[in-house]
Amino acid sequence: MLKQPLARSLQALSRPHPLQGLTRPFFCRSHALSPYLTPGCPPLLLISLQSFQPHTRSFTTHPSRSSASATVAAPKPSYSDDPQHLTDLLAVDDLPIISLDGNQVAIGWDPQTWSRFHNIWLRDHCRCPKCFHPVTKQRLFNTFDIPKDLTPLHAEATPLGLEVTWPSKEPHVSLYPWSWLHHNSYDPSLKKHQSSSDDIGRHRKILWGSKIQQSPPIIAYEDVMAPDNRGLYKWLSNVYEFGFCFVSGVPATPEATEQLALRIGFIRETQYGKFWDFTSDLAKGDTAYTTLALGAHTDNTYFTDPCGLQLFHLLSHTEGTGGETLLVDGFYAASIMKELHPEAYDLLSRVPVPAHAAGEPSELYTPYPQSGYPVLRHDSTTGELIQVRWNNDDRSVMNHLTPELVEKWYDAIRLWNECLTSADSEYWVQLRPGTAVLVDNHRVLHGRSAFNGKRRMCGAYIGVDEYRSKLAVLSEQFSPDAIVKATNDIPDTHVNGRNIWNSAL
Ligand SMILES: C[N+](C)(C)CCCC[C@H](N)C(=O)O
Ligand SMILES: O=C(O)CCC(=O)C(=O)O
Repeated sequence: MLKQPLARSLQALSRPHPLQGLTRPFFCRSHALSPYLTPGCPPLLLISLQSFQPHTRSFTTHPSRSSASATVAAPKPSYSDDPQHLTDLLAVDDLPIISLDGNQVAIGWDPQTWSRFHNIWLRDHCRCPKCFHPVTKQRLFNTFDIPKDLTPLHAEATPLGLEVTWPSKEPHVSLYPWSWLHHNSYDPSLKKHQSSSDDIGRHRKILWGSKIQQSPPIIAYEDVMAPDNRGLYKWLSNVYEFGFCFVSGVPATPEATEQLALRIGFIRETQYGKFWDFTSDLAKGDTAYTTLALGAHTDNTYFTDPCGLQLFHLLSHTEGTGGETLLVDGFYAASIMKELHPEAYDLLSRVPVPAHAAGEPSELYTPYPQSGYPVLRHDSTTGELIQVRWNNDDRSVMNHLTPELVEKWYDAIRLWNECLTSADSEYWVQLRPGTAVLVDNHRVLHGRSAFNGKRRMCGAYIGVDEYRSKLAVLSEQFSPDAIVKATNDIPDTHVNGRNIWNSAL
């Protein structure tokens, strides 16, 4: 027979303990609960057990009138009144402990780790088919119907996740998978590495200098073109990690090169056309269409949103020399700047740089706002460097520097240029017909040496979002995120080829 559990009323903490109102049967011997309840824990809510099955915990909670003690009239639970029972409880079915805590639900992942989720946040993120369109993955529920004082009717820790019943004309049941809650925990954040908020590649970025020439990332054309997409995934994963990747064995034709670009997504058309096939004839009003050397730069600094990728394929170079390709890892150069010249790094991260493309009478491109964007752009949530934007040839008048910043800024870009042009940073490679190179235009700067003779280069731009979308879709297929793996067995989770709990949504 169940011994009367001793419930002690405890003074409320200034900040209620996350496990206040612990909603699970427990036999309140302080040492049994000590891992969870620190002295001064708030009065425990009276819990009337509706049904207690070892593998689920289903409760409806009513605020107790008496906080002195809470008698739990319970059907016989299967746990003995053993001080070890909480650990056993977690161990037996490894379910988190949940606690209704005013306007939040607290989840105890283990005695040291817990999260709190606001009721309004949970309700807003319900992904049942009534609240979240299973095919389009769009919110159907009207966020603004959520009362500010919303509290659950019912909370339950089940093997599938946290199940909450919300009060409404028809009580509404929401399920939140444990892995999804853990991944999206914001109080506190439980993300292991804050360095990258960008999960699409699920890879780390590998910074490199000139020594990359010993083993540059490369993949065979037939692998990239293979319909199973494994090679395409490898190609884009390499670009994510290194900022560039060669493709060998490409037929030296614009048609084959265009098909290669289209494996990633639709081509981004610009004033230079869709798929470009160019030479030094000034067919377009840009020095790329000359024989001049081009210093390390990223393209499209005159666009509000520079293209994400550039594909280059040298189709021919006859009766002349030169025209070597230069690649520089802008993230590597920036890491050196940050280490050696932090003030300059800060200026490059703050001072916007205007730019223009004005070589065609019919076009005059400048970014919006026209003051432009800093050379170095960071993720506002993680502080991580996410974009390098630099083309000193396309830079417009610096007419918004304060007088005291002018010389500092020129000192900063001088140091930046020294980093970019150092022997340690520059990777010179002579492209050949048959080997194309795909470059992350938000990270790797490219350029070329001067040349003479007849030189024909073709390629295309791909938008940054098309690149990231394709890599995200391939990552779903070849390296699904932990949440997708953990939630695959939940009914109605996979709809229209996508898991509704995908961490990108
Ligand atoms: C690539 N393609 C030859 C088409 C155009 C090159 C444009 C280069 C321009 N100065 C920029 O930096 O964006
Ligand atoms: O001609 C080349 O090798 C590269 C030209 C260039 O830098 C560009 O098109 O942005």
